[in-house]
Amino acid sequence: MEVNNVEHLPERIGYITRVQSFSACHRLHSKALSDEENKKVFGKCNNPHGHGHNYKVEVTVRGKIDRRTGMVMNLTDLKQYIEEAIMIPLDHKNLDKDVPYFADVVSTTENLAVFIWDSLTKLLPPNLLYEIKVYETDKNIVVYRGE
Ligand SMILES: Nc1nc2c(c(=O)[nH]1)N=C([C@H](O)[C@H](O)COP(=O)(O)OP(=O)(O)OP(=O)(O)O)CN2
Ligand SMILES: [Zn+2]
Repeated sequence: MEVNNVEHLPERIGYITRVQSFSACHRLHSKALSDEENKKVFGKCNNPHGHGHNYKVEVTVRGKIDRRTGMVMNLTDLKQYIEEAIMIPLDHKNLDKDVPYFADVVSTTENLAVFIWDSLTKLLPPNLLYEIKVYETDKNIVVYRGE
């Protein structure tokens, strides 16, 4: 069968996003602060027994739209990377106790976004990951771009 030449088509850059939700509990507590300071800084979120969230994460990759496949990357592959980097380590977990990364790192949404960024960059082809957006609640949203 004849294969079309598509090299004459202009090069385009695209952004694709996949959304994933997961549930986890945590407590905001810094080992770099005294108990009194922790209470003052984190308030109700420092409650020793923790609290839970239904997190939503938007993973965006940026890259050339392949002229032959029409894709920046296959979303089915991205889904698999998200399963490995987000769902397996974080879903239905106590972030502070079940995820070694948060043993000494405060489980804020900022640090959660950094953790997800670092985990995904280990799996994705180089220079594709563009942005991680984490919704801790409908009102509390963090964006991280690897800076
Ligand atoms: N910079 C950050 N500040 C706070 C974070 C964070 O991750 N980064 N996290 C929290 C708490 O985890 C807390 O769970 C937030 O909950 P809450 O204030 O109840 O959430 P809402 O603002 O959406 O709730 P409403 O009471 O309905 O406004 C705190 N700070
Ligand atoms: Zn919280």
